[in-house]
Amino acid sequence: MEADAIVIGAGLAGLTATRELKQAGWTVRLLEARERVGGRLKGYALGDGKAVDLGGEYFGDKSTLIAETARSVGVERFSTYDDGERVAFVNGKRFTYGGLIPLRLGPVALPDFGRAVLKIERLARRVPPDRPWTAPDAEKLDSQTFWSWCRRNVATAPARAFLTMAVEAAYCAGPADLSMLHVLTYANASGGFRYLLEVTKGIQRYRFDGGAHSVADKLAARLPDELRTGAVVRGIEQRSDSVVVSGPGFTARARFVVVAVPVTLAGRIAYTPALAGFRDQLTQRMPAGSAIKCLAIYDEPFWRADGRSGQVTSTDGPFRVAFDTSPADGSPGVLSAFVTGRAARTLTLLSPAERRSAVLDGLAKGLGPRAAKVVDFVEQNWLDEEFTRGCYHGYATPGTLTAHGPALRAPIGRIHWAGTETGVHQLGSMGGAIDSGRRAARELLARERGERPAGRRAEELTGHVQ
Ligand SMILES: Cc1cc2nc3c(=O)[nH]c(=O)nc-3n(C[C@H](O)[C@H](O)[C@H](O)COP(=O)(O)OP(=O)(O)OC[C@H]3O[C@@H](n4cnc5c(N)ncnc54)[C@H](O)[C@@H]3O)c2cc1C
Repeated sequence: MEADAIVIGAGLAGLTATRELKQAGWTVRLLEARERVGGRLKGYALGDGKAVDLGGEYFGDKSTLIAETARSVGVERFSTYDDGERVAFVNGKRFTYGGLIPLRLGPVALPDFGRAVLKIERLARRVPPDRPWTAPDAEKLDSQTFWSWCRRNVATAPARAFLTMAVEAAYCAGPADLSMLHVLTYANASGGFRYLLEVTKGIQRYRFDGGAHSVADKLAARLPDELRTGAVVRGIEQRSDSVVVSGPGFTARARFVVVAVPVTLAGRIAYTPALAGFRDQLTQRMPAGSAIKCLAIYDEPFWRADGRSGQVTSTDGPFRVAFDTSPADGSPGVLSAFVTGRAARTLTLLSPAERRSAVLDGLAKGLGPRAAKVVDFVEQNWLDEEFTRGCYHGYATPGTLTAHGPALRAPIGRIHWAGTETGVHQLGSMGGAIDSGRRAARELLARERGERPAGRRAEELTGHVQ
């Protein structure tokens, strides 16, 4: 046998699983399709040793796993810049404000928004992130989209627009795409719905000095014998005593395999024997969100001197939200515009020049004409990435969690599943990836001790024994 385990995908999930198994004395091969590690974490070098993130970036006080992992490899954090006024465009009207929502939204819309957030918060608390299908009213919640829920529960147009904008920015999907049960699961796993939307008081409180991708780079640097990049896995064959993993130019054999790639991409690998339909159907129902992250780079963060935080939100503009993502010392000035959900689907059809002009125009409307005068503009279209195919995470469409949720983590024969979508703590985020990698490693180590894997196996759930 070549190795005890093969791990597919060197994002945070696969890197974590590999690290844990190696520490337990296992021999591991970590196969990564790209020529870099980090997956949905990717950096952009600004010069002078500084870098910013084109992928995952923020974390909060409740994000204990990513904080702990970063500490273990010596990556420091700093506070997100969040001083000064914010700008919002709601159904074409411009507001400046502090806090979560513009107070001038109106005397009826404001309490309407507040009530809706409270309602979602209460519902989310009742959804266990590890088994959302067991939540009270799970089927009812899973048969609604976020949009249909809003139509029943949010009375005013501005409150509805602001709420769906916030969800589109946080989940990268249109409100009509998302199962309400998924919205609640993700919110509860993240630390709460309001927490998910907040900056300083929420999940966007901190960033990593040198970028979040440097956590992945440093984890990988400790796995030189395990990691192989440029290894695109196309097939997984289960045999009675082993599993054979193959791709162009390589074949590897081990006792077990951990598939640590996004759910949709896991469904594109060819399995022999074919995967139980129950699991394959899950991979057809958890599409990746849609996001293009754009960096507008300036000599300095000029908006700070104007008393602005740099945050611009828009219910109908080219991006849903933009933040000040300058390095810790504020030089150079960087704004990150998140083109997400329906906006991403529209803007992906434009040429890069048209996209740049649309995004800069949106920033200039929010922060003044200086915002259009960039020294550099960089975009990362995650929809186009062959080994990601969208982000921030794979979301559940209506009916998926109640019908196929148990297949998310259930091992199939010698195949175990990781990846942020299978995490529990902060699923969908960096923390979820780490949580899933640790859990997958624990499952393998438990099998070694002769224990049954935690949770039920897919073949038991389906009666389909492989
Ligand atoms: C724009 C953006 C913003 C985000 N913002 C945040 C944020 O602020 N905070 C936060 O916590 N999270 C954020 N996220 C989400 C976070 O980045 C992800 O949840 C996390 O990085 C996922 O890690 P993973 O290991 O599960 O998957 P991935 O990072 O996707 O890793 C999977 C790996 O598998 C590889 N792979 C795929 N197919 C194959 C194959 N066939 N063979 C071999 N290898 C393969 C890929 O190349 C990749 O390296 C964001 C993501 C994006 C893209």
